[in-house]
Amino acid sequence: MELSITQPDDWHLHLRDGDILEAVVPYSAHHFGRAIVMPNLKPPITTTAAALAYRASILKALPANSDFTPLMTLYLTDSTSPEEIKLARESGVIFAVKLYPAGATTNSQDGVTDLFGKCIPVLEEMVKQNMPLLVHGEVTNPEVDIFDREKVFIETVLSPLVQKFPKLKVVMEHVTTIDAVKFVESCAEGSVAATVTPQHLVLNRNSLFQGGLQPHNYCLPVLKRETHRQAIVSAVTSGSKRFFLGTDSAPHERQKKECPSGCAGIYNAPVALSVYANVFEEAGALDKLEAFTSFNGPDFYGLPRNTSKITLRKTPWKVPESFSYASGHIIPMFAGQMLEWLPSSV
Ligand SMILES: NC(=O)N[C@@H](CC(=O)O)C(=O)O
Ligand SMILES: [Zn+2]
Ligand SMILES: [Zn+2]
Repeated sequence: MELSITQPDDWHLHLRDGDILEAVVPYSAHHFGRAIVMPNLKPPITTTAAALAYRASILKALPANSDFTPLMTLYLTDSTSPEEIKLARESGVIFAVKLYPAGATTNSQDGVTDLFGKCIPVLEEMVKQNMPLLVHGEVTNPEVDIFDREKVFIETVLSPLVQKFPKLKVVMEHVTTIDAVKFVESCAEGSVAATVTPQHLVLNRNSLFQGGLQPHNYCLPVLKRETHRQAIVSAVTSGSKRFFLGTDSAPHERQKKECPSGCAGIYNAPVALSVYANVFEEAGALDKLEAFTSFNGPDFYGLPRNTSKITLRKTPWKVPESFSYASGHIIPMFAGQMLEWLPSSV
């Protein structure tokens, strides 16, 4: 069986920098037309000038003849100025601003400590500039159980935010709970949307511990119980325009995953399309796959849909055990396992 779909985009991607960037960018560029590139580098991409430089290094790392387009983002801090939002908009290459609650995830130390106390003028400017806010939606209060952090974030931050700024475009990134699905569905279409990762569609929290501790299945927000996974599958396969593809592909060098205090993040770029296709096939919803991978994202961002096509062929293929690069190895999601759908550009 073969499926021809409009070329997908990845609306949530970590490309890193230096030699990891060089190692991973070809895999994203092979499958995706564009990607929203996350700004959580060390140091973070907090200015338009830094985003322009980062964009140039991504373009430099692309394979010859690739027409992959990185869509850049700014990392919001307590001291981001409204002026910076204007500059970002004027640049023509920055498409969103990313909110990391300080301490919530990888390289979020410089993130926001008090959104309503420090960021109101910036949020007002974002409304004026029609600049979307992308959200890592977890509270950081250590007293809140890690499995409840997304739900509590919705109650204490996201819901008040959407009420205060009904015209702000918000993307709740990498949703993991039924609470997030219900929240996004309760908001106006076109104002609040969500990205969904491969891992949160096919894995539940058991896979963190199956046969011993599994660091390569550790990401944030952490995997949840099966009932949450099922709710997310139902949401994306329903055909709702509010949900779209965002891999959250987040490579870390092997030693940084297989160690005490290992990093959060799953490297899934090479397998993402295969996994998504399988989810839609199992739900009997292959006819809805293309809207999720290729239409809902650009429609929400107000960008044109891609015009080229890719083919997904139903044929077994084996995921590499690891990807080697100058400074180490990256272990992908489903390393060494067989997958069913093989994507190829045409
Ligand atoms: N998802 C993750 O577990 N990690 C991401 C950060 C993020 O998206 O929260 C990373 O940059 O490694
Ligand atoms: Zn995140
Ligand atoms: Zn991410």
